[in-house]
Amino acid sequence: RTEPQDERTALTKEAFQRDFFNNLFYILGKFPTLATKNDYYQALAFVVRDRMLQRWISTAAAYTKQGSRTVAYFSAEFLMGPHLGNNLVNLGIHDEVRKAVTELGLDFNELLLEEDEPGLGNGGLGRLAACFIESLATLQIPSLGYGIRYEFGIFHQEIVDGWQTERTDKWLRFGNPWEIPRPEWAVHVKLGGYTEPYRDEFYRHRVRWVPDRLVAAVPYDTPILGYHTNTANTLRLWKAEAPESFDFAVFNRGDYYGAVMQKVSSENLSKVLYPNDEQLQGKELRLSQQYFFVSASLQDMFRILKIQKIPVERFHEKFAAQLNDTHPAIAVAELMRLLIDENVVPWEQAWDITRRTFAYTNHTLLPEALECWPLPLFAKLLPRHLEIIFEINARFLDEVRIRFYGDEERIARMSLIDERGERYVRMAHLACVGSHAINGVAELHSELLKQDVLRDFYELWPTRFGNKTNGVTPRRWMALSNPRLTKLVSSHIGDEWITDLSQLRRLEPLAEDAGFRQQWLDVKRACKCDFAAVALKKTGITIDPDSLFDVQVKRIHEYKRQHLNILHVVALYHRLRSNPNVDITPRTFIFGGKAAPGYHIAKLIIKLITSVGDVVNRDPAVRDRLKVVFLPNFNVKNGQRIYPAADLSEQVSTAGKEASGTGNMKFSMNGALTIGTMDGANIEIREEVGAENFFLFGLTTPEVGALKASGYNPANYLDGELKEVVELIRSGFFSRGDAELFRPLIDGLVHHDPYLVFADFDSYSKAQQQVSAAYQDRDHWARMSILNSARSGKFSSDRTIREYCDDIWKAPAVPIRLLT
Ligand SMILES: CCc1ccc([C@H](C)CC(=O)N[C@@H]2O[C@H](CO)[C@@H](O)[C@H](O)[C@H]2O)cc1
Repeated sequence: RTEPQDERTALTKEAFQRDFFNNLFYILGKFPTLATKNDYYQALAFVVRDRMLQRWISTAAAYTKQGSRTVAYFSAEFLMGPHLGNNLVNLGIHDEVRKAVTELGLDFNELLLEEDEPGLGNGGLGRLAACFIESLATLQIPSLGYGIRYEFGIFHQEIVDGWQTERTDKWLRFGNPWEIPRPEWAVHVKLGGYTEPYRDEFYRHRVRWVPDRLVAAVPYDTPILGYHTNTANTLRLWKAEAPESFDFAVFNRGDYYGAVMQKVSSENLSKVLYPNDEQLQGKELRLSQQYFFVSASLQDMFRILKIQKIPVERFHEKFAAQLNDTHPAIAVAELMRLLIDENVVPWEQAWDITRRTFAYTNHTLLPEALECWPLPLFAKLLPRHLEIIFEINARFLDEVRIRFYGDEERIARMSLIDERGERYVRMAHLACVGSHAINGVAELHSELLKQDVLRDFYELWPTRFGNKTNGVTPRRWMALSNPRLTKLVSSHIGDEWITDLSQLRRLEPLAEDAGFRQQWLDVKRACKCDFAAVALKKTGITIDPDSLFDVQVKRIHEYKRQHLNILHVVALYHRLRSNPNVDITPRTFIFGGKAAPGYHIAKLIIKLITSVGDVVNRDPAVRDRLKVVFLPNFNVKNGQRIYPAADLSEQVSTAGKEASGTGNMKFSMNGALTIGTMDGANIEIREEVGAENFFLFGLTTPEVGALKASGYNPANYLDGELKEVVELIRSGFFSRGDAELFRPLIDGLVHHDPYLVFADFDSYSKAQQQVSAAYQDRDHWARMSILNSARSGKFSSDRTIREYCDDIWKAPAVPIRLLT
């Protein structure tokens, strides 16, 4: 722990208990008899928050004083998860506070579970942003996370009769102790309207944007604590409000609704997170949301420049801005507008500043996820930006024309404007043209970007392209989620591994130690027991902690192939039914993940999983050797419970489709073995842990390409066990005889199967047999499990962030001395 604190923030048990009751009394106005569990949680949260504020203020003061170069991470999603536990670990007071609270007769774990997690993201991209800003703080890199403070985050998933149903996420209903509103730094954001050229008092050509509405953007700041450092960076999320929340004049005219209409329509901008993962929904509100937080954030950065008396011409020296996919790509045009229209910087200089400021990370190759906005919508919402984009495009295409003389097709392919149909703005192209660095999130993905989706840009600017393989924070995903494993590891190699994950390598020799292997297995079994209790509570299904926990948790998507997994489960079940005495390794198949509300096939896959579970879990012939569990509402909190409890991590996407994956890293770190394809970061995990400690199957990316090119017919694979499995499902066996229910899914596979489920089924099934055989030898399994964890050092987000800093952001660490 760092420097001593003052009385109010002392780190003693007594101080925690004193402040706990003071907060209950002075902040929540409650005394124990009347206090609810949530009151106790809030009271504890404020105890912890107070101990963070000194760091937060000291950090802000140091950055302001030193004018430190700052990383601005632009993301439409931050999937932060619950704050309390993480802040206790990073402050280094987790166990003391647990003691303090337990002594008061309260259940510490229950208080932690009381927190409504901020689910301001869909999946991988949003969670990566959360891991990144935690690593930036731990590495003491000055940074700001910029995003949207959605009033309603990702929906809560309830499974009703086996179907996903969505419930509104009212995460703010009890307030949020971890944020501080900063109305004093609110800015206005323009939308709609028209532009007009004019000459200013110096007779210079200028353009005026006359919007048809203004929205107020109010920042809410959340401290992001580093691990065992004095650094607390800021996550600044914008809330939309009406400039005038109540128009009295309109009210006086007796038009009450008119008086509040502006309020309602403005607040819509930060009302709700779009729950689509990798599916574009070209809604006007979505583009408005993107522009809203981007404009507010860039205006905020100009405000910071002003405070630090840094001229706007040096914007790029102060800030390194990362575009988390194309969702904030409008920032390229917005920075140009602010430089040219608001600060009268000449175009060329403004463009140079813009390109030196931005870098772009691509997270998906799926064509349906690449954002293209219809021109009419763009013209209506952002008329000035469209003008600027046209100018950027004209100058860019000039460069391309010269470089690739006479190649008009290339011009059409590379243009920021897709001239087909109603014409579209290609946001990925805007991001590439406006950035000095472009990266994918795993080696294969970055290669495929260069070979395929962004090939033309790579040929034009090869040096701009790079790779930054994803990582995850070991603080939340090991130290907080798996305290038993953390204790065991630290008792053998010390605890530096928590900030230097490569030190886990020192566990390798212990894999040969039978005693350590047994301790390792005991830890895993204890985590499995914990999870079994959670599964029973949430699904009513009893699972056996000695069975193999085979886990697939991630968003439901056909390319992630949850349906391949459940087809294999049906094959195992069929094998058992055909020969009840067959020797089978008892397995518990655990699924979890949300489907985008409009993604019907994904919802049908969930229904198939729950339907198969209903039959298998009740079939006496199975004798509990197979269990299928669908864990509802997979989120960060549930992730923290499932990753430590897994024996097998399912990473079975079609090769070339999963950009990286990050769940795969969390599983491996916690000693789960991976069954997976040569896709995304699976390839690098297998490289690190050793092919002998990884269950590989399936076609590689080139083989997928070749099979598709040769005219893939899934029906050719419909024989043997797969045929029986498909027939069983088709017959309505898992749907109370209703042969229609799963027809769309089965017909889609038999006639199209775009993700090659049938082509990979046999190889997958064989790999699963290897898994069952390997699990029989628990001692050898323990060795492989230890080696998976020992060799997962590369997949720390600290390593990833160091690479971004060295190669792209060039932002040095700034150690913080606490202000007393
Ligand atoms: C327009 C709708 C939309 C929404 C979100 C997205 C994200 C890019 C989807 C996403 O989360 N991608 C995941 O990003 C992770 C972090 O890099 C990767 O590990 C996953 O492989 C990738 O699917 C695309 C399109």
